Amino acid sequence: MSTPSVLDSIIEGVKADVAAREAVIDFEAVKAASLKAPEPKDVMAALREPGIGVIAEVKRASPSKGALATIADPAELASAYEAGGARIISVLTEERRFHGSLADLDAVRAAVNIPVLRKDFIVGPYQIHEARAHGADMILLIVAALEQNVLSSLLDRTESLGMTALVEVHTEEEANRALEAGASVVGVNNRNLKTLEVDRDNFSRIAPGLPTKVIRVAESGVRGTADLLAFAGAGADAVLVGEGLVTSGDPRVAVSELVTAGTHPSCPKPVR
Ligand SMILES: O=P(O)(O)OC[C@@H](O)[C@@H](O)c1c[nH]c2ccccc12
Repeated sequence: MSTPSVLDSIIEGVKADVAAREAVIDFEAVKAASLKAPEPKDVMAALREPGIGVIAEVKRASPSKGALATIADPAELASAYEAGGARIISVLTEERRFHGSLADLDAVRAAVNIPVLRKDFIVGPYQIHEARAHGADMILLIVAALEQNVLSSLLDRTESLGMTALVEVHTEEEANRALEAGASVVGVNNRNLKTLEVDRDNFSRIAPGLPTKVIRVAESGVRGTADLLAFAGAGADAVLVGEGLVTSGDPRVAVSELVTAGTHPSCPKPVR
């Protein structure tokens, strides 16, 4: 057997954590809670606004760098992102490597009016109902972590709850699988989750092959406006930014610089 990748080892921990939560709140209970939650916000409308959207991430730590920033109050950080003009707030809820939690998701949900993305390693329906029960409007589905039939059924479940899935790919083959499953929003991750290496050219290799009706999100490695403009030039509708914002010192200003660049008349427009 080959050595497990970083992704494999994260997934193993996530499965154990899900099983522990499910022993406390069972599937039927989390499902009932998801059906009682306030209606999800319109993610597609947010992503179709003019200009390059900024999805700003509440990210405490990463497997590649360890702790990134001390986030004393995730609600305050998310409010700063919203004030800076973010379209969507992404909240990492994976605990072991990213130091996130559902409590962070709750705090952010209560603090902002824009859509919230639950960013985690979703392996089954339990986490989708859980995300909705905690007020998420969008969830991440990582193609590399899911068999095709599971990917399709998780995407269908997400949409049946009125949420939108950000379907993450790293290769052309994964992009084809995302489309086959019916993804309407595809995130091209510049970071390879198996090795954690970032290659900023990955987006421009894969995004142009996607049908024009698909919303394209460039994920990872956005350091500032120059990177945003480069992804816009390669067809991005939105960028997803974590580290660059949490380490910036002034997250409101950091987001607003990206938003200003992405809405400037000289910024390349998405291809639709
Ligand atoms: O911190 P960065 O380089 O701006 O990256 C943000 C985001 O793309 C990254 O956190 C991410 C992309 N896909 C993921 C999947 C799981 C966990 C995290 C991620």
